[in-house]
Amino acid sequence: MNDRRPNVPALEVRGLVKTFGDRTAVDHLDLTIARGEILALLGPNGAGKTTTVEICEGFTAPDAGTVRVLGLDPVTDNDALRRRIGVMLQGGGAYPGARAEEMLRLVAAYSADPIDPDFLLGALGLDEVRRTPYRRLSGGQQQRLALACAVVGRPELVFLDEPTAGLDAHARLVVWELIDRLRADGVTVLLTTHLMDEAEELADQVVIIDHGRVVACGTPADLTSTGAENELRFTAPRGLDLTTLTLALPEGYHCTEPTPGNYLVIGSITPQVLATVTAWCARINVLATDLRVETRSLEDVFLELTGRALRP
Ligand SMILES: Nc1ncnc2c1ncn2[C@@H]1O[C@H](COP(=O)(O)OP(=O)(O)OP(=O)(O)O)[C@@H](O)[C@H]1O
Repeated sequence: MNDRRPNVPALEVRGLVKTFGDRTAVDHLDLTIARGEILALLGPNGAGKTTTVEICEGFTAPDAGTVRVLGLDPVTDNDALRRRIGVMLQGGGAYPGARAEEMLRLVAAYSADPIDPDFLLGALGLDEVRRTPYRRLSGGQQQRLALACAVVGRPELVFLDEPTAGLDAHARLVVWELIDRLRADGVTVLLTTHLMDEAEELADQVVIIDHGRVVACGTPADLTSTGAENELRFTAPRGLDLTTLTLALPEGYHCTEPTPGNYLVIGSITPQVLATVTAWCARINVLATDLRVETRSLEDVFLELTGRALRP
């Protein structure tokens, strides 16, 4: 069945399990990506990201569970799906001797309505190497060319496994811009990353996985604010009596002076709480400086959930 109904999710994974020997790489994983959404699968090394993506791409068969990609089975309906999904292959596929531009045009030729290869080469900063054989490109250039090949056929859904791994800061931004354009064109994207800023910047939905299981999911804002203890920091003369500030604030707020002259208020920092703190300063005739409200990052969330850092 070739299901293009907009209410059919672009990707639906239910109870996915994959083991390698006695190692469980993916452990009853559920994922849903709506059409046009960008989902980031975030997790540390070995969390099961690549295995999940390879199953969705139809390269690896699952041990249990169901996967539907654009309503189709990625293994049995592989031929029908190939034209509708984009996959970033590493290693140049079958043509390592081909020049960058030739490779991209070759892939574009399989599509009825490809994106202009010249546009993609320019957008991904590959203009200068269009005549360079694939094997002589730098790692970052090969990666950007792989991305160009993945999207040139105007796929409905693109799988990007660590699309910016090993890229320098400029090349990362170039890739982020391209992913933003895909979003604007209504393309659905599943990307894996272990970079929090990448997930926060690009994703509509973030799914944090660890040991092959979902440990949290939501929008980046949901994940960094759910149950969050935001904090307010400010600098003022040392040794202030914080009892009156604690009394002025609603119940549950915690005020401390972790180092002399540096103050910390822990709790949900609403505009009213901020006003209470500054009013308290005014009442005791103290000028608070360096006042700042800080929120948790996805890294903090991950650490709380798993006790492990995202980076190796
Ligand atoms: N072909 C395989 N044979 C044996 N074990 C495998 C195989 N592929 C993956 N694994 C194991 O499955 C687990 C999940 O690996 P996977 O590559 O999916 O994680 P990942 O989240 O993509 O990690 P990374 O960020 O390092 O790429 C790891 O413990 C890995 O060693």
